[in-house]
Amino acid sequence: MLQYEIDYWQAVRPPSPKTRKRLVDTIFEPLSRVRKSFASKEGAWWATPEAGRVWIKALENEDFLVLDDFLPLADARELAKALEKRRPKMQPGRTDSELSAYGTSGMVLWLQPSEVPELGPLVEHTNALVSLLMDIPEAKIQARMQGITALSDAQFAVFPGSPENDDARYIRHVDNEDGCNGRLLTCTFYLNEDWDAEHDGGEIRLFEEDQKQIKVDVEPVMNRLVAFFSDSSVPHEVRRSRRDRCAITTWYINEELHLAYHQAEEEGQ
Ligand SMILES: O=C(O)CCC(=O)C(=O)O
Ligand SMILES: [Fe+2]
Repeated sequence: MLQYEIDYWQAVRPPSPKTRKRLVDTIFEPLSRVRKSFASKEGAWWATPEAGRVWIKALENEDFLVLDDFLPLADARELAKALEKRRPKMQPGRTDSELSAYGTSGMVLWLQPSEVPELGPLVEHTNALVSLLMDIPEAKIQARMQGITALSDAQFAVFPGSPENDDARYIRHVDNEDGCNGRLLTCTFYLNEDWDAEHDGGEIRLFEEDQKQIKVDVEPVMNRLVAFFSDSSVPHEVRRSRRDRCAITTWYINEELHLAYHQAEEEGQ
């Protein structure tokens, strides 16, 4: 672990001001404008054509998107409450790539949406988002979404943290490192009320493909969805947090590849 730490601090470069400006100008500010202008209307602001024009470009050009106020707030709060009740059932995170073999210290619980009715709105909304994506003509996105046939179970993860102990984190990794596990699009939804970005930490840090250049840090605030391609274009990590950090992640997958991968894993290959 120490070697990882040394390599990390030697190699990792802070986000460039140019990239930061590009992301603010082309994604964060336009989306915030559309979201605020929609404020008191019914339905999902991000499903409007004005919003779609921005986040589709974000995914196409930057490989990720961030959508705030993703669900009706009451649904997000119900989900947070339902998950809180399941915390006693959580297990230490199972790791799934070489890099992360010693790198996650979160608690995890896998859930089938059919077992947790409060997951319904999240699944419906991410399905709606992915349907919109699959319908758009951008060839670059189509090619990368093409293999999606199913949605994975939902991974509820808590990284336990306190002002005295911020050890919990998930070191830099790629969700589908060698393209074999069938994961195509990662959707992580955050459930943390009153997150204090400066004090609480816990950002998801997205890197450029080289795994060294930081692209952006995104705070895990309540009712925010972060989606990105699961392949090597988006290495990422969960930074140390000084408060319990709750998130639910689902992956849009190619089911055939996903099943074959897990079968091979069970057979110890
Ligand atoms: O919780 C997050 O922000 C991301 C979690 C993650 O990277 C993973 O579970 O693979
Ligand atoms: Fe990940």
